[in-house]
Amino acid sequence: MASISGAAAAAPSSSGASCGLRLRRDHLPRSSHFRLARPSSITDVSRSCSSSSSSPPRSLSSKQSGHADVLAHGAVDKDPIRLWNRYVEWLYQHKQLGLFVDVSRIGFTEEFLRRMEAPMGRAFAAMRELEKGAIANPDEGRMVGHYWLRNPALAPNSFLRDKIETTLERILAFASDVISAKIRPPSSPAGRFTQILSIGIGGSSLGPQFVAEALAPDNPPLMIRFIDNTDPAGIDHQIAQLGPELASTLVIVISKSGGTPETRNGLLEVQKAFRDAGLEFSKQGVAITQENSLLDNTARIEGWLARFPMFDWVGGRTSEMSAVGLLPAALQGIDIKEMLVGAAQMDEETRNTEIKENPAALLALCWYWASDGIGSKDSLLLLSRYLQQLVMESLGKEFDLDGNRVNQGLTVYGNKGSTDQHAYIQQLREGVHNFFVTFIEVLRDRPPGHEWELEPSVTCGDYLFGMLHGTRSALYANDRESITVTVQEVNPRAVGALVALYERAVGLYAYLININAYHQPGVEAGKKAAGEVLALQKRILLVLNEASCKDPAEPLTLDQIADRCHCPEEIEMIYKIIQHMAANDRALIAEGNCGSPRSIKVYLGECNVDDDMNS
Ligand SMILES: O=P(O)(O)OC[C@H]1O[C@H](O)[C@H](O)[C@@H](O)[C@@H]1O
Repeated sequence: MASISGAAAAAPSSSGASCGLRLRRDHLPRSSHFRLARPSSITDVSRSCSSSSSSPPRSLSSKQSGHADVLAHGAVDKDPIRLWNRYVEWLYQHKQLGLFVDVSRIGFTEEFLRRMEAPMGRAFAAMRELEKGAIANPDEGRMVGHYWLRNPALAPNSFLRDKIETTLERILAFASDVISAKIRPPSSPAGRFTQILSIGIGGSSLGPQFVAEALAPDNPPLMIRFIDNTDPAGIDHQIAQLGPELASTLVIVISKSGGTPETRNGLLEVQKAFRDAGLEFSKQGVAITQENSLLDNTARIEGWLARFPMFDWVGGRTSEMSAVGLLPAALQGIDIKEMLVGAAQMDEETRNTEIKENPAALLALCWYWASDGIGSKDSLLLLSRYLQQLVMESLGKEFDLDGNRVNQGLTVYGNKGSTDQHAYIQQLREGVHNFFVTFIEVLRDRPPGHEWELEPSVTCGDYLFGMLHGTRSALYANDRESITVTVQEVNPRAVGALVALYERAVGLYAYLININAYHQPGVEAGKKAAGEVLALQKRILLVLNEASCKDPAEPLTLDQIADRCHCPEEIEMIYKIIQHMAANDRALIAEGNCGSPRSIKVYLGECNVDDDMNS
């Protein structure tokens, strides 16, 4: 069992895992916590599933099943028989996918469902328009087309349909040629590509990381590693671990915009490593980016091995079924067609306007109920971080579609297996009640024939199951609500379905709370602020260099630096920049120390007369 704190569901790895999601009940955006486990045996679950699948057709208003009467919002009915009736009444099953959703431990009422029928109807209608090609991302004037990636016939015109289909064909062909060594690096001792180094951040990395952890075989044709940040130590570590295998490494640079600083930095650092190793980067580089982006043009001009397109109507956080997710997965020997099939089957199901037959609608309604529609509540190890971006970057918005300030959001965190049991279940069960949980449950413990009993008739998978359901019961006994999403096993089709389930749930929930789920203005603000820090640093270096070139060199106080940079109001940021530069021997503290900011005097130690310093 894994629990994911801080993000949605853990990536149920092939070895099984567990994770659970929690949403918080305070005024801040809620945290959500994922837990995931496997039951003791398939027999137990299949028995209960077969009985529920024969249940009579359900209706939203059915009372005859005597489902649990929910007490005041927050307290829940604990009568076991009424809970069992509620479980059976509301259990969702997708037979072909072997996927279940249990919402019985969320205390929504008949009155709530009646109240939500109209808003849900409007959400379904808006989602239909979205899939037909409406400008569903009004802030950026864009269509939202990730569903077309797994069913190109849905795309609004033949040009897009053809683009999607030919890109998939190119991905499959390229991956096959790399794995068969028809495409190979120029100077690899192995005579073929054995490694993938993926450089990207956010949606250009989280999906590939989640899928690699969940689905990659133990010995994949190419082993993947990631540079998903601009931290020097992390970049150095990946390059050092590759060592001589750099010559056998396919570098995939992923950036929809083609200009994200962290990704650009990773590329420049890796290209330096290639130069230092006497290797030609272009023979081993692949770009996945929007056509004619800076990255695309760089790859084209430098003659990289291959370029694959990203589309402006696919957001980073919904790009797992585009080349972003499919190319790295295919190169690891993962059946990407099965991923697409799973997603397409889930998409078909989540178009159903009958709430009880639509798992995404069930999730969206539960989120709305649990968070009062205002985000008022908060594995598969890496599924948590993948869903953290999908949920929080989609729903964490300051304004709604009518321009009202709403500060919406669902804070997501999670982990894998029973990790959270030993981390923060204590607070979740007895502390501040500001969340609900989603458990992602994997039924199959190990491949057939690989079971091993720790003790007579008990496996570690049984412990995993016990941890999840024990936690689910213990939390519920203390009025903590939960959802359980169950898959038979972690395979490409199930992973594709999970991705599609949450993409749709986020989309439907966004309509219920009237926000645009497909833009990310807040991230742009952060990127702009980062640019301003770097610009200030350049001004500081100019000022210090000028003072260092005097004879004798003139160490400067922070006030003098701020004054000469003409920004006295930035004195604190100037101090932080000096502190970082001094820690990296790029500025010298002539007097005083950083613990007493007013005491320090700074200089560069040498005069750099290079004109660049004055650029
Ligand atoms: O793919 P890129 O254009 O490099 O963007 C990478 C990431 O950048 C920002 O953080 C966006 O908010 C994310 O949605 C995106 O996935």
